[in-house]
Parts: sequence; C-alpha cells; structure tokens
Amino acid sequence: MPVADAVSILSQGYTPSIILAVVAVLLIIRQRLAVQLDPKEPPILKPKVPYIGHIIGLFQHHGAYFDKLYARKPMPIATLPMINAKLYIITDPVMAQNAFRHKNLSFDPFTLEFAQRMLGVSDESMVPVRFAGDEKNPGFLAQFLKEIHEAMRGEYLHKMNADVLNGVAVTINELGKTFEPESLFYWLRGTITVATSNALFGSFNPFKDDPALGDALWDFDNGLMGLILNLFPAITFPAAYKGRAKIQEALIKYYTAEHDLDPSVSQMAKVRAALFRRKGIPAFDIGKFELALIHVSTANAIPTLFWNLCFVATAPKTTATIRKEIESIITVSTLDNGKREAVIDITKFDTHCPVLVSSYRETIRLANAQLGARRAMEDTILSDGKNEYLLKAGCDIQLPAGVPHLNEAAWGPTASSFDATRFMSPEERGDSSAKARLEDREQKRSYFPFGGGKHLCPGRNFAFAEILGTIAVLVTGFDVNNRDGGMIEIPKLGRARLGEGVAKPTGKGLTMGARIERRTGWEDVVWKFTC
Ligand code: HEM
Repeated sequence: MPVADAVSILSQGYTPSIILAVVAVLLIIRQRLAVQLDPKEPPILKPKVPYIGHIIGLFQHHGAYFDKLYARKPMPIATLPMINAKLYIITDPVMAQNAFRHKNLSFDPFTLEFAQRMLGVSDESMVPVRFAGDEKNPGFLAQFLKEIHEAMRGEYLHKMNADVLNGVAVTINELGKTFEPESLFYWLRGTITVATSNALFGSFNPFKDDPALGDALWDFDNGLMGLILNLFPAITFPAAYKGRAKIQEALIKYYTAEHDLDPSVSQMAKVRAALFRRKGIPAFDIGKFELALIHVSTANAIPTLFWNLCFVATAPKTTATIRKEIESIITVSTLDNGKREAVIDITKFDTHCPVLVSSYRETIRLANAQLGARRAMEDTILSDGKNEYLLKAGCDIQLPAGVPHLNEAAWGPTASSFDATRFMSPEERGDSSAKARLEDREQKRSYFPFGGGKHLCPGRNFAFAEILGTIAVLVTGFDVNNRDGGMIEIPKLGRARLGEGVAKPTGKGLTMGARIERRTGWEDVVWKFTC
C-alpha cells in the first residue's frame, strides 16, 4: 500500500488539528526529556537507546558498563543523559583525584540516603545524623569521619591487625595434614568473617559461635541493591531482608548490653557507638547502624583475598619467590610441647616481601572496580590542569576506578593480565631510570581502589595486614591445589555489581573446592603473627 494511502487511512476520522496537537505534545515531551547542557559542562555521551539506554546499560552490565562506554568512546569526562537527569563520569586519573579532594563534591548525601534504606534505621535516629553542623558544632558525619580515621591508626590499628591475624591462626592451626574445603571461597569467607568480627567486636562478638550469622551477612550483601531500592524489600529481596533482620537482632542485643565498652573491643567499634550514644541514638538503632561496620569491613577484603590467593597459587614461580620472602621474616622456635612455632613479623612485609606486596596491589588493580560516588553541592569547576569543566549543583558524579585500572596507556599492552611484579618500585626492579620512574608515577595516579580525599578508605591498612598475613601463612605453610591435587583454575573474574567494590566469584568459581595440604618441613608448625 502506498504511504500516502496508509497515512490517509490512519488519519481518517481525525482532524488535522488533533494530529498537530499530538505532534506538539510529543515535541514538548521530547524537549522536557532532553538534557539541558551548558557549553562548559562535560561533553555528552549519548546512549544507544535514547533517554533510557544508560539506565538499562547500568542495570544490565553493572560496573562493566563503564568499561563498555570507554571502549566505545574514550572520554576523560562525560555527561550521561538519563531520562531528563544527567550523571557525570570521570575516568581521567588527574581529574578523578581532583574530584575526590574537591570540597564541593560530597559523599554525604549518599551516606544519608543509603544508610536509612539499607539499614532500616528509624526517622528519629536519622535526625542527629543529618545534622550538617553550625558555627559552634561540627556536623555529625564530619565528626564521625574524623573519629573513625583516628581509630584506625597507630596502636589501635596494631591491636586490630594482631587480633584478626591471630584469629586466622586459630583456624589454620586446627587444620590437619590435609584439609579439603568444598568451596575455597566459602571457607575463606567464613574464616575471615569470624576473624574480622572478633577483631572489631571483641570477646562478645555475636558472629563468633554462630556461622548462620555469617551466612546472613552475605545474604544481606547479595541483595543490597534491592534493599536500597526499598520497594517492598520483604517480598522482593526476602533473603537479604531476613539476613539484615537476623544480624541486627544480634547487634541490638550486643549494644543493649553495652558490650562495646569491653577492653577487647576495637577502637573503631568503640568510638562509633560512643558517638551514637552521645547524640542520643538508642541501642536499638545503634545495632541497626552497626551492620554497616561489619559489612564494610568484610565485603571487599574477602573477595580480594580470594583472588590474590588464586593468582599466587596458580603461578609456581611467584609462589616460590613469595615463600622465600616470607621465610626471611619468620622466626621459628621450639615450644615446651615439642611443637615448633613459626612467627611471621608482618611489620616487615613492606621491606622484605616486594613480590607479595606487589601481587596484592596487582590483584586489587584487576579485581577492584569501585564506582566512587560524589554529588556536586554547588556549581563547581573541575580541572585536569589543561581543561576546565562545569559540574552543575545537584548532579551526581561517578568515578569508576575499573577504567583507569585497565587502561593500556598507563599499564601497557598487558594491562588486562596479572603480573605479580608490576607494582614493584623501579628501585626494586633494578631500573631507576627517569623513564621507569615516570611510568611508575603515571601508574600510581591511575590507581584509586580505595577512593580518595577525606573519604579515603580508613580500613585500607587493616585490609593490607589481614590479607597479606593470611596469604603468607597459606602459601608458606601449605600447598593450595584443587581437590585432585592439581593446580586450581582461576575462576572468571568479572566486574563488580552496582553497590560492590570488588567482584566476587560466580557460578563454578563459588563452588570451586580445594586441597590445602601442609608442606613438607612445616607439618608440625603452629603459626603466630607479630604486628
Ligand atoms: C580490599 C579491601 C577494601 C577496599 C577495596 C575498600 C574500598 C573502599 C572504598 C572505595 C571506599 C569509599 C571511598 C571513597 O568514596 O572515597 C571505602 C570506604 C570505607 N571503608 Fe573500605 N575498603 C576495603 C576494606 C575495608 C576494611 C577492612 C574496613 C574496616 C575495617 C573498611 C572501612 C571503610 C569505611 C568505614 C569506609 C567509609 C569511609 C567514609 O565514608 O569516609 N574498608 N572503602
């Protein structure tokens, strides 16, 4: 049928004025939906499907969507239109660091919005938390940040490191000659969840004797985005919802009994609870808030440990080098019961174990794709030293670390593969030429797995000690193989989901078993750490 005939059939019964009205409405909708862009704002990166393409892309591909966008069109900074809103993304390392440090670009709105949805805290308890400060008093979040950063330094950090690693040692020392976990990931997850929660919550740690509570934490983690969306979460994300309730019930009992005042408790847990109390928040809501403490302390560290162990256990040369490095910081003595005690001095990791440390940083480079979030609180000019961009007040900014972490311009043609020695310093590699030092500087700039500015992860030094200490003992004291005794296969390392910083293994990777066997010469050894 000719087009003209089709149009006339379609318009039968309609007057031209109705058709004109429909067209006008469509144009108005289009104009309303079109993102208004100041010429000084970052250039627009259009989605393939108009208006909603970026939203679909993010929900479909999670963190990997930013890799896809960058592969399609590498842009240092861009505006993503989303229906009639816009999101800025920054992948240029210099601009990202400037964004992390900029006083107008804040993380606080996300803390406030997400805390309540994620943790289900009461409106009354959010009132003091929302206090932004005045001439006389600092805001709640500013005070909170200052106190938790101070609580993760010096003697407080040493205590936490010693507590977590001696907790790991308890589990390791109980292993027989051969131990075969059905899932390497779940075994590490259970062991580190208990050791970390002991280090945080001390002698009355509710996770200590209740493995179901550890499982509940990971159910919560698995459905975190669903809880944040908050659309009938009891029905839409029942496992996460129940997991949250179970842990919060245990933590409410803990804070009601004021177990956080016990001397065995970490300074980190103590100062947080003390501040909540000073602001009049009841134990009921402190228990709810502090689910965030155990979650943030385990969610990224445990998958990082898993990937680090997989990378090292599948590289015999790296394993051999790391064993030599660790052996140089172990002191062995004979105990009264005739057993030998091997003490690992973790304060020597940096000076004596360059490959171990480098393998950790390299694991993080590949596995960490955190999507640092900030909101522009005022119209703000951001610069990379050459170009300036306007970020409009109220717009959100995303700083996806995964893009610079895999950028060949910084890391060379092997950017997407694991190189255990990549993070050794030019001096450690025996090449301190100007070129090597320049490359090293460029790489350091392109690496921001722990965020930046005043929100730079306060747990990064604890994670360093916990992960490297666990790797050190497993690699030196044991052979880690698959259940048949052959080399394990590294599971597929994907990109983190929205709400995660580090990807967890999926599918077969989750259920990959292992054989952990005491090494010849180390069979009768009891492990310990000095921190
Ligand atoms: C490999 C492990 C870890 C990674 C990759 C990691 C990463 C991060 C990132 C990306 C942020 C947000 C920073 C920003 O937006 O600028 C963060 C914040 C935070 N992390 Fe970690 N983290 C790890 C381990 C830990 C541990 C073990 C703890 C506690 C013992 C911890 C406690 C925190 C806290 C309390 C915050 C919030 C800080 C704030 O709001 O300013 N993290 N972490």
